[in-house]
Amino acid sequence: MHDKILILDFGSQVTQLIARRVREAHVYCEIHPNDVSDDFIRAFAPKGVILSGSHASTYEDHQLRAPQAVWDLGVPVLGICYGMQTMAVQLGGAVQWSDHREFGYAEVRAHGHTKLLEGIQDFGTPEGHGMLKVWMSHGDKVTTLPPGFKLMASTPSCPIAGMADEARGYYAVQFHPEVTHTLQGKAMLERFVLQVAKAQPDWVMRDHIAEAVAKIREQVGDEEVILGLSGGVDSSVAAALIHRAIGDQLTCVFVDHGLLRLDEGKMVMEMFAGKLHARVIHVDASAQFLGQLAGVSDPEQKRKIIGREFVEVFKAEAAKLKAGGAGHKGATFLAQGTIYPDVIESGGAKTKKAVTIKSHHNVGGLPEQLGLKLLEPLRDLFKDEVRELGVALGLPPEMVYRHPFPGPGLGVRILGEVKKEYADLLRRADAIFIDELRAWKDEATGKSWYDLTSQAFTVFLPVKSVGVMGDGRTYDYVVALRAVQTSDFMTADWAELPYGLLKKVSGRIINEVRGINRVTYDVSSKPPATIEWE
Ligand SMILES: Nc1ncnc2c1ncn2[C@@H]1O[C@H](COP(=O)(O)OP(=O)(O)OP(=O)(O)O)[C@@H](O)[C@H]1O
Ligand SMILES: O=c1[nH]c(=O)c2[nH+]cn([C@@H]3O[C@H](COP(=O)(O)O)[C@@H](O)[C@H]3O)c2[nH]1
Ligand SMILES: NC(=O)CC[C@H](N)C(=O)O
Ligand SMILES: [Mg+2]
Repeated sequence: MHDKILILDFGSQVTQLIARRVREAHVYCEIHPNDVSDDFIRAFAPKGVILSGSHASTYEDHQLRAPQAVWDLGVPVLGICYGMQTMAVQLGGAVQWSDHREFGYAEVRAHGHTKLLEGIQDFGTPEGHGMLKVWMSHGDKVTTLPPGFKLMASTPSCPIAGMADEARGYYAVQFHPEVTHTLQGKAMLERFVLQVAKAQPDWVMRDHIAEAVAKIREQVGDEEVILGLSGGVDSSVAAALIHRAIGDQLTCVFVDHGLLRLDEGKMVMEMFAGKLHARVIHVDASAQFLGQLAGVSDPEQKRKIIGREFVEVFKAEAAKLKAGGAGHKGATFLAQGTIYPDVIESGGAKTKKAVTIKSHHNVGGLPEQLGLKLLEPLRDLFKDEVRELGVALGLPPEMVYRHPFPGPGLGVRILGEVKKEYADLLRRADAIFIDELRAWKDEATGKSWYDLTSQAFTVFLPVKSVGVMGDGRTYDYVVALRAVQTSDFMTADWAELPYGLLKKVSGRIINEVRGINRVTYDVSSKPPATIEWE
């Protein structure tokens, strides 16, 4: 049993990042909706509780509160933004609307001495005050401290930007320590879980393998499992882990939906034959997927169709396994490389408080009568933890450090209706972009631009523009290059690729891919854009 931190989600878009920072401190934590029952909280038995931010206001939404059990447990509590505001209101302080909203960078002065902020600062003022560089996103503010609390931090426009009742282990900040823009945020969260809540930092990947293997064996018994293998990081690591647990009871199914990248199918099959020793079946379902997608241009509808067809393929393969004999009883489990962010973003953990931006194909979209039990051993892990696990399982670095590729594939990178003709053009353009990213080395670091970016790809725009080639007129399609840098895929900056690299890529695409005569570079950050275009 690990020491656990409970994160109560009030609907902030960045709640996930709180969990990441806590995990980085090697403490196990889970996110649950703010309205879980008192019994649930008592049974969870956290060493500490963190209350997230929210789009709501305490004086408008009187239901959005931390359950009473949080205050009755006698464990430390950290309130963040709305979490601070509800802590104030619930414990006898006050919150008011303010016409001075703070959004973005702010400098906060740390007051007095508290376990949370003591000795951490980004710079000192001439008067000797410790100052912190933080990220703020609020309109409301705490105007009266609850009894027992002292002032911990302030800004000129937000006099109570932090408060603490150290006797009870209650701390709260108006800014967001979970985002990297708050420079000392990680240190603050680490202090809260290790020093204030005194949780054991025993969440270590190496130990996790043995735990996970035992759990899979217990769950599966002597039944058979099929796993959706994409060749991406998550499903590859899931396959390696499950194979270690149950060996030949696992069959991997790699689905070619006609929306894969150039030579992806061949590459994945070779990589797995050589490295994984698990059985992999290659299913060509491209006609089925492209047929179902014909005439559909709405992004959410496209995603739903792709999710549905994936399930159809998995069900058919599970049944075939049974008919195939050779000692097979037929699979009763479907394994997927679902990771924690997929679960949270699709509301699969019933933390559905935030609005849906896009439906991920592998969560939420699964039908009620799947007819197969789900096996998702990475469901509690973040991407970087999955990579760490992959390395610990002995997977090759080129597999573990691949850029992620979304399950719906080129389906969300061809805007509007998907056509085979578009997919073929996009595949070739994208392969050139990725080739050049791998080849182009950054002088300062010696790393390739593939390794310096978190995700890069090409997007097909179904519009035509005029060009001139070889003295002739062209009227052809446009593609956009997209390359981003991010650590968590929740926020992302567009990568400042060298002009020389962009020039080479655009020259090659226009010259080598007949049908495309214009290349653009996407310079939008997330937010307000997203990484994929659909
Ligand atoms: N072409 C495919 N064939 C079979 N299963 C797939 C395919 N694409 C996606 N899946 C399933 O959907 C899950 C989610 O896809 P997702 O892209 O999030 O993960 P991944 O491909 O394993 O890793 P990465 O995020 O690095 O691309 C996968 O783990 C896998 O189980
Ligand atoms: O497996 C997946 N199934 C999906 O349906 C899906 N949609 C987006 N993504 C990936 O998620 C990350 C964030 O993407 P967005 O900024 O576009 O939401 C990026 O890494 C995207 O590639 C998906 N992955
Ligand atoms: N990010 C937040 O938690 C904001 C809380 C509240 N909605 C405010 O505007 O102050
Ligand atoms: Mg993928």
